[in-house]
Amino acid sequence: MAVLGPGGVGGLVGALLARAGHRVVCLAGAETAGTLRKDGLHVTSGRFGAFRVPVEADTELREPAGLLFVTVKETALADALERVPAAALGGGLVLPLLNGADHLGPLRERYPAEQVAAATIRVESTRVAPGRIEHTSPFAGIELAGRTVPRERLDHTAALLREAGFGATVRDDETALLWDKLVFLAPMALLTTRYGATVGAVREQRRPELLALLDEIAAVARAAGAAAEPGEVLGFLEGAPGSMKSSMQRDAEAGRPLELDAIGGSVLRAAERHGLPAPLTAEIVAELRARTARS
Ligand SMILES: NC(=O)C1=CN([C@@H]2O[C@H](COP(=O)(O)OP(=O)(O)OC[C@H]3O[C@@H](n4cnc5c(N)ncnc54)[C@H](OP(=O)(O)O)[C@@H]3O)[C@@H](O)[C@H]2O)C=CC1
Ligand SMILES: CC(C)(CO)C(=O)C(=O)O
Repeated sequence: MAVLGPGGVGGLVGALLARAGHRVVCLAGAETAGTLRKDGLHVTSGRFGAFRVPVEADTELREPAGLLFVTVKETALADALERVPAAALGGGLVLPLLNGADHLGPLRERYPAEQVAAATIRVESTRVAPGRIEHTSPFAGIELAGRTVPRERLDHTAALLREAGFGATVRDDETALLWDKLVFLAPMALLTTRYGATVGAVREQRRPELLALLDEIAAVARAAGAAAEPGEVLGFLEGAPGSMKSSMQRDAEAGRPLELDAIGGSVLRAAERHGLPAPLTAEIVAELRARTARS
């Protein structure tokens, strides 16, 4: 199997699958690929322990892979996909673990639609240096669905992920799956980034704004097809470790591009499609956009 983008998410997925005995090829830029070939992937995790595992690495997919995890940031997706020509993929299943709701279209234009599933991952995992991954959440759960993909293929993939240590379930509705993640991720990412604060600090110090944003985004998610019951979403946010940071917040701290279009933009486009107001989302997205343009 192949992992396009062996960072926080991809590095953890690749390392656990390699540890479970699978042949894993990580696809990355020349420098990172060189480091991985030499040193393998190093993981520290409260749930999975600290371990190092050898992996293969290359700058391009050169032979068919049964399974391709797409784990780059959305801001790097178009460039990164150049490393996986459709002809090289063969009959492999593409499993994008990106946040956001709008990346399946471009993937299904590039690869056969019956080979592109929808998936989300709930995890906090950070690439602290090339090939060095810190997994800091007590949870590591993957959900899969796929309007266009045969169910048995998804069931087989989920079983393989469970064997490697992830929680993994297959769902029927891919739109609900993507929005069930976005409905808690978007408020968490936007507010932790706006205030440079952990999830716990946002929960305690920005509670009215958190609740207002959650209501706004939950209404959009319901219109898009998710259950998005605000009490349930709040329950997940309340249960997240207080020290947790969002990946968008970590990108802001490091001066990297933000996935604003994938996360906030997905909400705003859906709000417009369904004729719903989303003024607070729009305000925060505009503020963060202006902030990144200045820096
Ligand atoms: N981190 C998290 O806890 C979570 C993240 N997500 C989502 O998962 C996705 C991935 O995020 P995350 O793992 O944090 O991202 P990272 O920035 O940690 O990792 C991205 C990886 O992609 C590589 N990369 C960048 N550009 C290219 C390219 N052109 N070709 C090949 N590889 C490239 C990077 O290489 P290099 O190592 O050389 O920089 C890096 O290894 C995002 O959509 C994010 O929102 C979802 C849930 C949780
Ligand atoms: C909030 C979190 C860590 C949950 O999976 C996430 O998806 C992200 O920060 O991108």
